[in-house]
Amino acid sequence: MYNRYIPPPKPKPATSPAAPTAASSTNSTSKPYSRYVPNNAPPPPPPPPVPAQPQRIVFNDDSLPPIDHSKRQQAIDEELTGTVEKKTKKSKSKRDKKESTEKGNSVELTEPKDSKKSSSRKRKNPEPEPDQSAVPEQEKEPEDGNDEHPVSEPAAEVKPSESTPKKPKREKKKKRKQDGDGDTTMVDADEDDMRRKHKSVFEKVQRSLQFQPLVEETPSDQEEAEPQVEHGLEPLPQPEPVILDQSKVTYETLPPWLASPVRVAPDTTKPFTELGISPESSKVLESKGFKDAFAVQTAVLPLLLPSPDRQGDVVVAAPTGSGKTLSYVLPMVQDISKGRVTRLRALIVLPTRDLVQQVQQACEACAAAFAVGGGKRVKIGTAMGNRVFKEEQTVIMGEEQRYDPRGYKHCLRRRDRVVSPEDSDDEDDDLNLERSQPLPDHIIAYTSRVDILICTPGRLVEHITKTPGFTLDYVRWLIVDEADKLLAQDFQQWLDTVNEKLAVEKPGAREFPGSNKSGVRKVILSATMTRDLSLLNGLKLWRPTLVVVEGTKVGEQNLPATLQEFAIKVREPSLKPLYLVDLLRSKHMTVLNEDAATSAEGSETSESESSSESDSDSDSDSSSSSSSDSSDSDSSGSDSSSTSHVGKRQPKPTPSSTTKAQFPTTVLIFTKSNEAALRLSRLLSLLLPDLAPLIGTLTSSTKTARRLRALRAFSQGRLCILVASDLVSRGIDLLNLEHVVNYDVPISETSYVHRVGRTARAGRKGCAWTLVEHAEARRFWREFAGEGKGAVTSIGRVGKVQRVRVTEQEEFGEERVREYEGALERLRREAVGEGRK
Ligand SMILES: Nc1ncnc2c1ncn2[C@@H]1O[C@H](COP(=O)(O)OP(=O)(O)OP(=O)(O)O)[C@@H](O)[C@H]1O
Repeated sequence: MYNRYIPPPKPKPATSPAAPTAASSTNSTSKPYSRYVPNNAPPPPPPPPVPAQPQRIVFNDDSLPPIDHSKRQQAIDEELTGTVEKKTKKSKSKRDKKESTEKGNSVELTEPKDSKKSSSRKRKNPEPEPDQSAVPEQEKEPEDGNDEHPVSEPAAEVKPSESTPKKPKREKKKKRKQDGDGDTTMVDADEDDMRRKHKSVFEKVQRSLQFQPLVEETPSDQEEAEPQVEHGLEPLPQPEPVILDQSKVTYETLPPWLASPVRVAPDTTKPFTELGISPESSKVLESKGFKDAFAVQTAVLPLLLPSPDRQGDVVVAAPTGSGKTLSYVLPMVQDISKGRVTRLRALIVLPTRDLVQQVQQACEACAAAFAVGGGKRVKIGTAMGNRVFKEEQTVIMGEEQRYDPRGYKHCLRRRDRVVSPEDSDDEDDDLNLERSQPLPDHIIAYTSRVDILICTPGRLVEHITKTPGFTLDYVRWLIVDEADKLLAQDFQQWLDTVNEKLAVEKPGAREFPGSNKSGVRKVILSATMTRDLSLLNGLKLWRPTLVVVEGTKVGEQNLPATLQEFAIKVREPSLKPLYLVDLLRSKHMTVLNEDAATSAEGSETSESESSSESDSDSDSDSSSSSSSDSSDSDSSGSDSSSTSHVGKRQPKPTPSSTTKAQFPTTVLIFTKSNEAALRLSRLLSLLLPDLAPLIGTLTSSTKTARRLRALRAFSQGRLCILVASDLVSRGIDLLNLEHVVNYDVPISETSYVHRVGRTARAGRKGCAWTLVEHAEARRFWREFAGEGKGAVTSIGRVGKVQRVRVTEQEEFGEERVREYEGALERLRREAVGEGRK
């Protein structure tokens, strides 16, 4: 509707250097809307003078230009004498505005930016504008602004108002007053009136602003007058900074029980009789190979054997194979053997089924030892998911008909409320009547069939939640073996569940005649015990005592003193199996413990002691899964005893003379995975055909029966070489195992400690060999061996890791490489099903 007005070209002002810049910034071609400024119009009016403000903050900015006082004075003079000029400019501004409105919205009404520029131009070029005197007097209309307002409004925002003759005068006077020109003659009666009228306002303004009249000051004056100019820059008060505790765990920062452990020298031994075990029981123990107590047992037994007071809990950190199992089994079984009624008195929680079976044998041995002399034969059960759940329930819990007419009626009433069998809640003890029906006027009473339950954590939780009558009300002992593993992984929140049940106090339920006062004793053990307090706190220990074998520092995982470690450099990783072959063929594979062959008892006796529960699946499983229930379909009989030698000083495997001639010692080879173990085992059989009948495999994917057969054959000396995944790296006790080979470097220090700890057990000699590729060398030497620049290891050892060479030459001959490639090819064909007959 409206055509844009394009002003004629503006003449370039000769006097102002700033003008071209301003003009360019308001160029109509670059800016669609701009204020119309007629050709002959005077430049925009200067902004009204800014009233004096109390200067509270002085920015110490040297880059600011100094104040031009002479110009300022000139401006003040103009104010005093040239009111006309000012009014003319304001009128002009008003006219502009009006004209803009008439032209429509195409003209910008306010341009504060331009106004500022104009004002700055005005300051720089203070000559009077040529046409200001031509503005008629009646147009010198004062603004109806807030005169008392200390800040002047931009010219474009000033509203036009009716002309009033008195206001300009008042405003003038006021401004003069504010400018502080010191001319008192200008203050007349009107001003007094006005001041009186607005006295309170003035006072308020003065009070709040600490009004100081602006006076001409030299910069030095100003500095003197306002010395505390930095008031406004003071920082706001802040809360105290939170200092995070970044200190490392040391003896000083640990709680006293962790910082001051009970220490025992590794070579300490004592007869069991001196530790409070009866002579009869000691005799039985001796007959089973436990003549004297080992170091850790000498320290732990006194802490756990009965005393009139309720003793605190015990945490044990001792190397692999040091006899930790017996240190808790002995006092626990002795304590429970004093009871008469079978109730669930102890829980032993372990991470794998293999360990459950192994500890079961230690318990059986001790149960036999304490059954002599009139003690109760302690009953031991296992729960590890190796059977169907219902079967496991019947092994653990028994039921009996008890005459109880009232209870019977109550039970019937509750059962009637159940509409359909589907509504029956397995977890409700009273309603779970599927197993047996009560006789009339009788109820089914559930009783524990075991005093000690050895279990994996997942299966334990299942029994707590699903087995009718299963209760921890009478439990006096909680044992957590391989604790670091069990605490690090939250198997079905087992610890919370168990803690909750153990917290239930049934009056008298945990009392025992002549024994510790009521309460639950907790014993926590590992060769790689965590010092992580957040994990340990979850155990809710009561007055704990830490027992360590001397030499152990905080955070250290000590290796047995009788262990020797070696590293073999693998120059050619693609030929790594050949290095292993050379090691097995080398002179290093010798018998380390000559005395073993003369040991008295054979493994047959031990087998006869194993319970019927042990003939089962031994898949490692800390959690419980229903799938495991059916996984033992091919289980072929009891042989768990063959995997373990707890309770026996087992003889060295007695291989036939041909076997001994072929391979004199025993080796356990660790690989990184089940797959790798199976492949390597087969490859070794191909590369060492004469040793093939002596090689076995142990992986979690191996069928249970095969695995058990392999362990039995190993313990009997029919197998000498076992290739395994990390499955058996924890706790498993293969007595007479002399060499451990890390074919693959373990993933952690803890893993290394547990792997190599399968040998050098119970004070026997053992060797650990690690094949180290170039790419792994740095990590191995720094983290595991603790050598080299920046070495950091938590592994404590007596000696050092030694470098050895097993290959005769730098490189394998062509013939051997060809042989190896042939074996690989055969392996490949077997893998795709072409091969093996
Ligand atoms: N007092 C003893 N006399 C003779 N042999 C013992 C004695 N105590 C334990 N042993 C034997 O020492 C071996 C290692 O014991 P145990 O399995 O308890 O070690 P551990 O400390 O639990 O090892 P790991 O940390 O690897 O589980 C077992 O064969 C066990 O029978």
